Amino acid sequence: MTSTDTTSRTFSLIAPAKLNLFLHINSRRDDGYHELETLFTFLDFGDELTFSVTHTPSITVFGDVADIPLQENLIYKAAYLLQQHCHISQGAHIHLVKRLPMGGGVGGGSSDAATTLLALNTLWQCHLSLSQLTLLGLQLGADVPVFIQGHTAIAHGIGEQLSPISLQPKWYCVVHPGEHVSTADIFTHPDLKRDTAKLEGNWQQQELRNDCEALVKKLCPEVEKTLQWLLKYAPSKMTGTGSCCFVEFSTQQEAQRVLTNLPEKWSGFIASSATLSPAHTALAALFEQ
Ligand SMILES: C[C@](O)(CO)[C@H](O)COP(=O)(O)OP(=O)(O)OC[C@H]1O[C@@H](n2ccc(N)nc2=O)[C@H](O)[C@@H]1O
Ligand SMILES: Nc1ncnc2c1ncn2[C@@H]1O[C@H](COP(=O)(O)OP(=O)(O)OP(=O)(O)O)[C@@H](O)[C@H]1O
Repeated sequence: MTSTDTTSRTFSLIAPAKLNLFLHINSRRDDGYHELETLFTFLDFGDELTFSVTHTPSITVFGDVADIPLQENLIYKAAYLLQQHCHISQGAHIHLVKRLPMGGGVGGGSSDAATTLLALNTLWQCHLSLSQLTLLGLQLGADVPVFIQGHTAIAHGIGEQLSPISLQPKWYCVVHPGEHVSTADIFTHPDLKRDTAKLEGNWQQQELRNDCEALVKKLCPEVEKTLQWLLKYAPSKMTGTGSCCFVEFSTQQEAQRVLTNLPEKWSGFIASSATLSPAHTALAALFEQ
């Protein structure tokens, strides 16, 4: 999955998906952002990014860039932010293979941005610490810090205060109901439940849910249908602000059975969870050679 050519300073990394195993919204802040508590885990499945350093300062992003204008692509934004911050005179060619559904709640854009910061910090020899990269990443989105820190974590604040934890690895079948959900639309909706009490004591002994789920089910009937269909196999949940839904298993076979039976109108994938982000694991392996 990962390749390198350190002599010409080119390498590929997987920008992994995340799942929110629960997502509680506690309050809305004056700046419009929400205080939340969520459990992030990484999946061993994601977009593939290939980075090459150039001797001129231009930054190009090519491949599966859909119709996102270059300067709005989170990959470009991340590269440009780092280049400016560290006064780098080199540039980069970045190739994207997009596997994660956009607006699917699996954090594809945020993961691409974080992976770009991690990769170019190395290739451009910026020598920023993970804490410094995290602060830069937060300027790009509330979900970017967890991908930079790279550890399964419970998040507080707007998603940037991270307490790392370890979980047993599981297998997931993740289903995309074919609908794109705008995160901003959900967070600004008057009907969003935003008054869940903060967790106290051991979170594993408490009732956990995704506070966005009821609203998204109401707005997107296909999400409701997907959650219902998945219930035949296991308790189903939605990730982030949707639209992807998932079920959890102990074995790959169980997850594969759901994917095999998936109605044609929906798409999906199976993946195992990883306590450490696969991007971090791969980056460490590349530079231990
Ligand atoms: C819902 C989650 O996916 C859970 O992982 C994330 O918190 C969303 O993170 P993200 O997509 O990186 O979010 P951003 O790009 O920073 O913000 C998108 C929009 O979501 C809203 N937003 C996001 C995070 C948060 N804690 N409160 C919010 O109200 C803001 O209105 C913002 O306009
Ligand atoms: N490289 C990128 N990959 C995906 N989306 C991008 C990218 N760059 C910019 N975007 C924009 O960001 C929006 C959100 O994308 P993303 O796939 O991260 O959503 P999401 O999975 O719902 O994220 P989250 O769970 O963090 O809210 C897209 O609709 C798209 O317009």
